[in-house]
Amino acid sequence: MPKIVGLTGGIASGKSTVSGIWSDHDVTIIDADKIAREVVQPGKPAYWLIKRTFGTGVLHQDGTLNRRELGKLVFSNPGHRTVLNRITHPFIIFSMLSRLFVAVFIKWKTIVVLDTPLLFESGTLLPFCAAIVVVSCDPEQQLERMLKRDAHLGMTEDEANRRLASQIPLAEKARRATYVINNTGEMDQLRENAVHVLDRLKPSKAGEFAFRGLVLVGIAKIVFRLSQR
Ligand SMILES: CC(C)(COP(=O)(O)OP(=O)(O)OC[C@H]1O[C@@H](n2cnc3c(N)ncnc32)[C@H](O)[C@@H]1O)[C@@H](O)C(=O)NCCC(=O)NCCS
Ligand SMILES: Nc1ncnc2c1ncn2[C@@H]1O[C@H](COP(=O)(O)OP(=O)(O)OP(=O)(O)O)[C@@H](O)[C@H]1O
Repeated sequence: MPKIVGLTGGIASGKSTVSGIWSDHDVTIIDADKIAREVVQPGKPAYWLIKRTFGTGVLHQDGTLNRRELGKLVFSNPGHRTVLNRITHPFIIFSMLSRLFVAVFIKWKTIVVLDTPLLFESGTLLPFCAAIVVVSCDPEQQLERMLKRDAHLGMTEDEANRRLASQIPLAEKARRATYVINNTGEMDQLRENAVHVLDRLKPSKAGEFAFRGLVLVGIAKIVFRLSQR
């Protein structure tokens, strides 16, 4: 049957890099961070709830969300973070599940990946995942890579450390994973490790045909019953 895979890790541990590598191998990626940006566009319900809750101080002059200001607020105050999660997560999850349905039942994709940084923290999508893959590296590497990547945003070491502290430690996530992709080395090594794990995730051809056969038989039964009315 098509395989639904949860891809997670810690902040800046390399999830997006791995999903980029996998999407070159015809894998469908449903990216929670990308969807999280879509659901807070001006005019969307989550946008209005954020504006009403946190005020215009978290908006730019043109009305769009000031992610830096909101980030500073929620990563220095767990209460505010919980409130933001309660506002945004239902919309993010609804959008991810709709896309998952289309990928599995309409596009007939063999592997669908839920790229979700907070897979363990939130827990909602865990029951959908046949396998969980954690991209792992050392906390020092997370910090260093985050500071380098977000230097243009003026991210300070203090802010970066607060973001790290807001998540379940990577080592704990790795313990709960079905597969761990080690990202403590160079990019080439990460590419090799990511492809190796992808090979192990591929469902068998027999299982895939059996699943599709069962779905087709189910549809045929429904059509037959409807035609008897
Ligand atoms: C606070 C916000 C505005 C900061 O935006 P910013 O552009 O600086 O960061 P971005 O969204 O690119 O997230 C970067 C990483 O931060 C981490 N992160 C984001 N939100 C959270 C959170 N609520 N709790 C813990 N870590 C988080 C994730 O590892 C994510 O990959 C934004 O992250 C947000 O709206 N978060 C709430 C929605 C959410 O939980 N998103 C994560 C995907 S479900
Ligand atoms: N093995 C590596 N060596 C050097 N840099 C790396 C390596 N892997 C990833 N990076 C870099 O580290 C940064 C973080 O990687 P990436 O964006 O893939 O992480 P992420 O887990 O998706 O982060 P986030 O949770 O913040 O979205 C990126 O700039 C990426 O290019």
